[in-house]
Amino acid sequence: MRTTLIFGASGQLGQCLAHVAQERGTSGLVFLSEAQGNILDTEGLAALFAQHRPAYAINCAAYTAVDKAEDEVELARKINRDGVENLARLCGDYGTVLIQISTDFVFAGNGNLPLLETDATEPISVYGLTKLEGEQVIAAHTDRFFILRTSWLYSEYANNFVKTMLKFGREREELRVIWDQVGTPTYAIDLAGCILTIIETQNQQFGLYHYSNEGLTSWYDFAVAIFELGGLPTRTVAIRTAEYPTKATRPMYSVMDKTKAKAQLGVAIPHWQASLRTCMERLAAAQ
Ligand SMILES: NC(=O)C1=CN([C@@H]2O[C@H](COP(=O)(O)OP(=O)(O)OC[C@H]3O[C@@H](n4cnc5c(N)ncnc54)[C@H](OP(=O)(O)O)[C@@H]3O)[C@@H](O)[C@H]2O)C=CC1
Ligand SMILES: Cc1cn([C@H]2C[C@H](O)[C@@H](COP(=O)(O)OP(=O)(O)O[C@H]3O[C@@H](C)C(=O)[C@@H](O)[C@H]3O)O2)c(=O)[nH]c1=O
Repeated sequence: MRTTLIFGASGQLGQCLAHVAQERGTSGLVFLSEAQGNILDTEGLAALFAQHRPAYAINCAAYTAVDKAEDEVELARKINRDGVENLARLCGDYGTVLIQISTDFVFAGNGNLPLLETDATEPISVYGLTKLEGEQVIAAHTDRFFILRTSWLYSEYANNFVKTMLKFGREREELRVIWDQVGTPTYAIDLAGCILTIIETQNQQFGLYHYSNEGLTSWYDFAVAIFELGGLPTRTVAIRTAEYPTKATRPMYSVMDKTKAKAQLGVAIPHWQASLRTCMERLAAAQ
């Protein structure tokens, strides 16, 4: 059996892939932490590909600190663009299918209709720009790739908005949260399931896809839902983006249209409220 290499396996999505693979009994997955598979180490990567001759490489590795990226442009670009190119080159050489994860932050976010894969990109942050550059370097090396753009990832693993809200909610009586940025939260466990389905079904419909949960919300409404499900009495105050200054600018509207993913990847996508409930139940059970 040919293997699947998973880069960035210690991050949030990497841990969700391990969780879902264990649930499904998926075999042949090789989980690589940054120390075991640094996507900037071309010699190390070449050795891994020579050893495993993988059928798939899933790239969960990324520079994801959105605000910090504004000051660390070179490092963000190295990881989010050059690292992806290193993988794509080897995938081309070995006939490996590359599964790359990208973001809603490739869009400017000044529209008000769900974004299609064919819509124009216009990143407004260093993180968004370098992730887009990472998308763009792939096709020169291989046409056997899936790029999955996702948004607002959360889960019981690593750091994310849900866990931050639960922590702040326990510590503070009141929280001020932006209500004029609209998007769709995505349970990283659902995304991990989609990725494993692509592999298990040996899907050959390569290309660019949007994948988030269904529905839309604001960060404020998302926070309110988290506090309600978590049984926290925290008062949530809706504020405008201008009242919460951050180094990086974020899209005001980044809801993505998933019609293509549902038609071609064979996945049913849960609504964000249903998936949030599942995640909150698992977090509560783990306490
Ligand atoms: N989190 C989110 O809300 C969203 C994420 N995405 C995308 O989804 C993907 C997964 O994100 P997520 O799991 O949340 O991110 P995390 O930040 O949790 O995980 C990223 C992992 O990549 C590792 N990494 C960094 N540099 C390298 C390197 N040179 N070689 C190998 N590994 C490296 C990090 O290690 P270390 O911690 O040691 O630096 C970390 O474990 C990313 O592509 C991200 O851009 C898209 C939309 C939303
Ligand atoms: C903690 C906090 C955040 N916010 C706002 C700031 C921001 O607009 C929004 C989310 O903040 P965060 O810093 O948690 O999330 P952020 O890092 O902006 O999340 C993004 O990460 C990258 C990796 C992606 O690819 C995106 O899809 C998106 O998930 O919530 C508040 O309004 N009040 C608060 O107390």
